[in-house]
Amino acid sequence: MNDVLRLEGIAKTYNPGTPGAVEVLRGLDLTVARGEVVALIAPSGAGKSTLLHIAGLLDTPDAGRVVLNGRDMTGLGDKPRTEARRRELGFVYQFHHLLPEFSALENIVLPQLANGVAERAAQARAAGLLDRVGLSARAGHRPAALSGGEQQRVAFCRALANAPALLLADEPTGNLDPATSDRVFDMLMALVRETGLSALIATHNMDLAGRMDRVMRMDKIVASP
Ligand SMILES: Nc1ncnc2c1ncn2[C@@H]1O[C@H](COP(=O)(O)OP(=O)(O)OP(=O)(O)O)[C@@H](O)[C@H]1O
Repeated sequence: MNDVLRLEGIAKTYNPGTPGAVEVLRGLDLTVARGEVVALIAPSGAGKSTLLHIAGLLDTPDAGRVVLNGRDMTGLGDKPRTEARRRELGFVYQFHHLLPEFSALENIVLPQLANGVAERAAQARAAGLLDRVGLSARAGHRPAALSGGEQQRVAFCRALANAPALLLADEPTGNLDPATSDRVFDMLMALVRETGLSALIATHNMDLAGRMDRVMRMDKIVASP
């Protein structure tokens, strides 16, 4: 079992059977091998977010299988899916989504406490991750007191807090200016490589995509006549 994620024959239509039906995914196959970083490149509206939601167990496909770490997640109930999401997946979005009333450190501690990690251990891991991205001096700052690049670095640490098997990222540096995006992306890649994490990273930036192991291109479905 060398694939962390396997999507097989995924189909998704929004509002099926209505005049507003939108067929987004049809027969989509995708794998991410252990330790592999895959770039997902798609034109706007091709269904990249839909795909990441399905891979992230936040949405279910109409057809096909989602296999995470060798376990078929298709058809499982909310509870095991939520559990798998918390333990096996890390998420990073274009916007940091950090909790504004908590410090950088606390934002990385809280998801660990939710997974039953003891507070001291959670704090030590959070501090180690912040150190790794050069933010030890900012550990006590709230998100509003951090720059955009710093916020995103904290968001990476949070995504890695519970040592997931797979990182799912949607334009993780899309909100940053090109120079900052470049630097912050390098940090993310270094973290991913160091931890042997697998990742599926959607981006419009071909330069960033070129630094990943493989590029997966998605095209817009052309509706059948
Ligand atoms: N809940 C929904 N109901 C109906 N249509 C939807 C829904 N969510 C997305 N869509 C449609 O599905 C298509 C794919 O959406 P999705 O957000 O997955 O695209 P995307 O590739 O992530 O786009 P972008 O790069 O612009 O964010 C779009 O045409 C969108 O309008």
